[in-house]
Order: sequence, then C-alpha cells, then structure tokens
Amino acid sequence: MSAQPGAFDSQDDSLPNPAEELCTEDEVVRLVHAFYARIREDPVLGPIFDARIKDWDRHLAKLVDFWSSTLRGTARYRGAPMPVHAALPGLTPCLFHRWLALFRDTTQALGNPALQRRADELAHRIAGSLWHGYTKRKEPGHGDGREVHRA
Ligand code: HEM
Repeated sequence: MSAQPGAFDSQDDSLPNPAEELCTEDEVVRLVHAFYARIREDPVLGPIFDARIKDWDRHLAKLVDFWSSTLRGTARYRGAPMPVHAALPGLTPCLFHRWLALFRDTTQALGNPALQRRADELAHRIAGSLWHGYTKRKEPGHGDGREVHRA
C-alpha cells in the first residue's frame, strides 16, 4: 500500500498486474457506465449512491480512471477509496455482496472473458480490503474483515 493512509495503490503487488492489452479504454467505459446504470436501478444500493453523488458525470469519469488504472495500468486514478467508504454509514457484508453480484453480472455481459476474470477478481479483493478497513474504523473488535471473502 502507498505511504498515504487509506490511499489505493493500483500497483500493489498483491493485485494482479494491470495490462493495456487486457481490454480497450472503450471497454472500461462500457463496464463503468453499465455497472453504475445497474447500481442506480438497484432498490438497495441505488439510494446509497444517490444520497452521496451529486454529479454523476464526475463520478463516472473518476471510476473510469479507477478501473482504467487497475485493469490497464494507466495510473490516471489518484484517489483514496478507503476513507471515502469508511465515511459511509451502515455498510455491511451483505451490501458488498450485492455490489459484487451486480458487478459480476456487468462484466459477464461485456463478452471479454479475460477482462471478466481480472475485473471480478480485482473487485472481490478490493471489496474485501474495503470491508476490512471499514470494520477497523467503525467497529473495532467486530468482524475480522474476512466476511466478504467467506460467502
Ligand atoms: C457496499 C459496497 C459499496 C458501496 C455502497 C459503495 C458506495 C460508494 C459511494 C456512495 C461512493 C461515492 C462517495 C462520495 O463521493 O462521497 C463511492 C466511491 C467509490 N467507490 Fe464505492 N462502494 C462500494 C464498494 C466499492 C468497491 C468494491 C469498489 C472497488 C472495487 C469501490 C470503488 C469506489 C471508488 C474508486 C470510489 C471513488 C473514491 C474517490 O472519491 O476517489 N466501491 N462508493
């Protein structure tokens, strides 16, 4: 992890190596836009996002940078997802599983099996890490951060 606490480092050795040949930038855009279209329609997750995100175009552009960095290694994303998620009230393993299920549905529909595998694995691992950080910040002594991995 990077020196900045809670910062996300897409070159983290524990994550699969990003590769530009894995997918095109256009596929990243399609993934992100299709995923958040599903999120916004979801009766459980949709309201959580709508309560926080005032400018969807900006959010989508940021998430395209995030996934372009993690999947293709473009290093455009410079944010810190950990503190952002730590500030969200009421996150649970159940919500993370719902998020991941929508994500998997989206990657499956893209028709690029290599991209699908890599994106699903990354999402699963980052979700586990976000949940782990969340339990440490919000509820010390409760949860060991592995609930997202176990189910
Ligand atoms: C229960 C699951 C999740 C929920 C409810 C959730 C919700 C949110 C919300 C509401 C924001 C916008 C916060 C704001 O701008 O104030 C956000 C930002 C973000 N989320 Fe999530 N998220 C979840 C899981 C994930 C996962 C698994 C990933 C990555 C694989 C992820 C990646 C990001 C990134 C990169 C941002 C932008 C952070 C920044 O501002 O730089 N999220 N999320």
